[in-house]
Amino acid sequence: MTGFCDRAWQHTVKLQQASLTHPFNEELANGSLPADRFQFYLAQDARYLVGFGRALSVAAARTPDPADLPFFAGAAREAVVVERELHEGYFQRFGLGQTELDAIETSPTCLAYTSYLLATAQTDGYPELIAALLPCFWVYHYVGSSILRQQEGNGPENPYQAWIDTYADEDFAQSVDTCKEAVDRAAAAGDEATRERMLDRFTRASEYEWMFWDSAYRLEPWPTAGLR
Ligand SMILES: Cc1ncc(CN)c(N)n1
Repeated sequence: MTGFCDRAWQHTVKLQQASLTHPFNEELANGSLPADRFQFYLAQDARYLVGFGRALSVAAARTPDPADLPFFAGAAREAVVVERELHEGYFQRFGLGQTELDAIETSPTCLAYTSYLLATAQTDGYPELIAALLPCFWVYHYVGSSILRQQEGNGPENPYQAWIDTYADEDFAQSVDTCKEAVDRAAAAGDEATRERMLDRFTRASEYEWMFWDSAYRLEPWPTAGLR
């Protein structure tokens, strides 16, 4: 029988494909992505990861199955420590200090996605919350591992190789599988209305993943910036 996760991926397959073929990821894959767009992405992502880590901590606190607690608590740590280390490497490479980072305003899309996860953590049930968190793992591994496969050994020249390798990594794949198992169990334990809400949260978060890359590619400003 098809599990919830397979159904959710099928439901969003056009979106997932669009993330992979977005110019941000195509240019990241061949190394031609302009540095200012990647720097903008990193500045946004550093802020996103704090919210993501907080939402994961809520999932750890609320899971009905204590066996899942170490996964969500560990993933929160990974987001704010390990992924942060990846960012630090790039900040040094680009000579980006705190002053330069502070000068990049949090984008509308970054604020919307982060707020969405935090609102889901506070106001939704546990099944809906982990369904919203799953694309943050799965979409990144899908993009990272697809790019690595396409590279056919041409990788190390690419300035974005560390990013690609992080998300294509086997440890990251393991996190995707653990999160999918937790989501499938929560879906199986819930009723049809719960599964519909889970599908909605999974889809919305997948949309935000696409929008996050798109907003970095456009160096997304606040349309109201000139009115301040
Ligand atoms: C926007 C976003 N989504 C997911 C990931 C992977 N944790 C990330 N670093 N940034």
